[in-house]
Amino acid sequence: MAGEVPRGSVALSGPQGTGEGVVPRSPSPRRLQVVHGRGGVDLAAAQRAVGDLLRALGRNPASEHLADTPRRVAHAYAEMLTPREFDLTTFPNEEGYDELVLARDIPVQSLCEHHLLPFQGVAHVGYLPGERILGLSKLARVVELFARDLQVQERLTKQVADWLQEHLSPHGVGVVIEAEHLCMSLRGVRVAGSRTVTSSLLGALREDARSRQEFFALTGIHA
Ligand SMILES: Nc1nc2c(ncn2[C@@H]2O[C@H](COP(=O)(O)OP(=O)(O)OP(=O)(O)O)[C@@H](O)[C@H]2O)c(=O)[nH]1
Ligand SMILES: [Zn+2]
Repeated sequence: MAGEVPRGSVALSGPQGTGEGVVPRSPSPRRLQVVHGRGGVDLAAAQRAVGDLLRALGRNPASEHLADTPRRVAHAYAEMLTPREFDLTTFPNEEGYDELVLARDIPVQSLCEHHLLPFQGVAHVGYLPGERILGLSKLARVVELFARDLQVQERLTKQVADWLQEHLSPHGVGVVIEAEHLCMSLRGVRVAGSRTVTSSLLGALREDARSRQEFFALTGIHA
C-alpha cells in the first residue's frame, strides 16, 4: 500500500513535503500524510475575474455592498476547491474481520465543472477488509479529498473507489453517491429535488453477487 506515485490530481507526501510518494509517519498504527496535488487558486487573479464578471453582469463593483464581493467570492472558491490534508491511518486487521465496513450518509459537497454550481448529497463508502483496516473517519476524508474540486459525479465516485483500492488493498470497495445538482434545480431543466445516483464497485463487491447485494441493501439503494 505504500510507495506508489499518485494518480490524477492527488499526491501523497511525506513530512519532507516532496509532493510525491508516500512516507510513513509512524509504523503502528501506520500513518501516511495525504495532500492534494493540485495547483493552488490564484486569489488575486480570481478576484480580478469576479470584478470583471460583476461589470459584465451590469453591476457596479464599486458600490458599497459589492466592493468586497470579488475578495469574498475568490476566497469562497478557494475554500470549496481545497480539501483538508489528513493522515491516512490504518491498523492491522488482527481479528481477520472479513465483513463489510460501511460509512453511510457522508455529506458530499462539490462543484459541477460544467456550470461551477454546487452539487450536494451523501456518499456511502464501504470496503471488505484485507490485511489492514482503516480509521473510520478516513472514509469521509477521502470523499472530501476528491469532492473539493471541479467535478462530475461519475468521476468523483470512481476516484474515491479507486483511491481506496490502491491505498488500502482491501478485498473489495463500494462507493455510492446520491446528489442534487443545483445546475439541474436552480436553472436549465429546473427539476428541484431530483437526485442522481452513481456507484463504483471493485473486487469482491463487484464480482460476488451476494456481497454486491448486501452492499446495496446496507446503503439502502435498491439495485
Ligand atoms: N454526466 C454528468 N453530467 C453533469 C454533471 N453535472 C452536470 N451535468 C450535466 O452537464 C450537461 C451540460 O450540458 P450542456 O448542454 O452543455 O449544458 P446546458 O446547455 O447548460 O444544459 P442544460 O443543463 O440542459 O440546460 C448538463 O446536461 C448537466 O446536467 C455530472 O456530474 N455528471
Ligand atoms: Zn452543472
